[in-house]
Amino acid sequence: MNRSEIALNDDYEHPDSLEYVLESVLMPSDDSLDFERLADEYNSVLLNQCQCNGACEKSEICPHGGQYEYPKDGIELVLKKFSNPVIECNDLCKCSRNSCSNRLVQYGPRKNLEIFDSPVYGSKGLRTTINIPEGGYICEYAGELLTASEAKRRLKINEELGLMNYVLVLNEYTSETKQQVTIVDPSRRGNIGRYLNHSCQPNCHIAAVRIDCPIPKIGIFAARDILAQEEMCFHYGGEGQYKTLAYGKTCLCAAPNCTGFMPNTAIE
Ligand SMILES: C[S@@+](CC[C@H](N)C(=O)[O-])C[C@H]1O[C@@H](n2cnc3c(N)ncnc32)[C@H](O)[C@@H]1O
Repeated sequence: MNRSEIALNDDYEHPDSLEYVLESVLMPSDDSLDFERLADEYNSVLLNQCQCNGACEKSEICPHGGQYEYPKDGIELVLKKFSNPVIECNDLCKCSRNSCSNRLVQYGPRKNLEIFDSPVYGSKGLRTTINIPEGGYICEYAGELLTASEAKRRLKINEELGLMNYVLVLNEYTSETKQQVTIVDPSRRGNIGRYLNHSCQPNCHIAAVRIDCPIPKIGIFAARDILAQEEMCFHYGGEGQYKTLAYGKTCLCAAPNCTGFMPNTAIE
C-alpha cells in the first residue's frame, strides 16, 4: 500500500452546524495586535527546503527527513518518534512527491474513520473500522487558529454555558523554554479530529507538524497498534499533566490510571 492509498479525500460526514474545514484556518479578525501577529505567521512561508533527488529518508541527507519510516513488514508510513516536532517536505522542496517519504500529514486524514456515539463518554467519539499500526497517522486536529485572548474569551463562554470545550493548546518547548503556542478551536469550524475524546491512557498522541507554514498542524498519530472498532483518544493535557492532575471536570475515560479529572485547557 502506498501513501496515496491510505490517504485521503476528506469527505467525512459532519453535522450541519459545523463548517467543515480541511485544515486549520485563521479566526475572524478582532482588530487586535495579537490577531495581526497571528495572521502574519499564518501567511508566512516556511523556508529551508530540501535539495534532495532521493526519498528524503535520512536526516543526514534531507534537512527534514528521517521522521517517518516504513516499519519492517509494514506497508504504511508511520511516525518514528513522538518527541520531535516534524517538518515535512513541501512543494518548494526539490524532491519529487512520488518518491519522497517525508510527506504524510499533507495528504489529509486517513480513511476508515467513523464518528459514533461512544458508550464510555456518553457523547460522540471517533473510532477506526480497520487496524492501525503504531505511529500511523489519523488526522489533523483542525479548527480555527485563535489568539490567546480569543481562546480565553471562548473558554469562559463554554464554562458559563456548560458547553463542550474543543479548544486545544499545543505548547512547544526547547528544553525548558516555551517556544511556540498554537491554539486551535474546532467548535464552529473543524474537521473529524474534533471528535477524539480525552483518555488518561490514550492510544493516540499529538505532534506538531509543519509543512509550509511556521504555524504547526496538530497531527494525531497512533501511540500503539490500534484494533478495528477501537475508539481513539489522546491526552488533552500532554505529558506534563499525566501524574499531577487533581482537579477539574470529571473524567469518564475509565482507564486503570485515570486521575478522575479531565485536564484543564491552560492558556498563559
Ligand atoms: C473535543 S470534544 C470531544 C468530542 C465530544 N465528545 C463530542 O461529542 O463532540 C471535547 C468534549 O468531549 C467531552 N469529553 C472528552 N473527553 C472526556 C472525558 N475523558 N471525560 C468526560 N468528558 C469528556 C467533554 O465534554 C469535552 O468538553
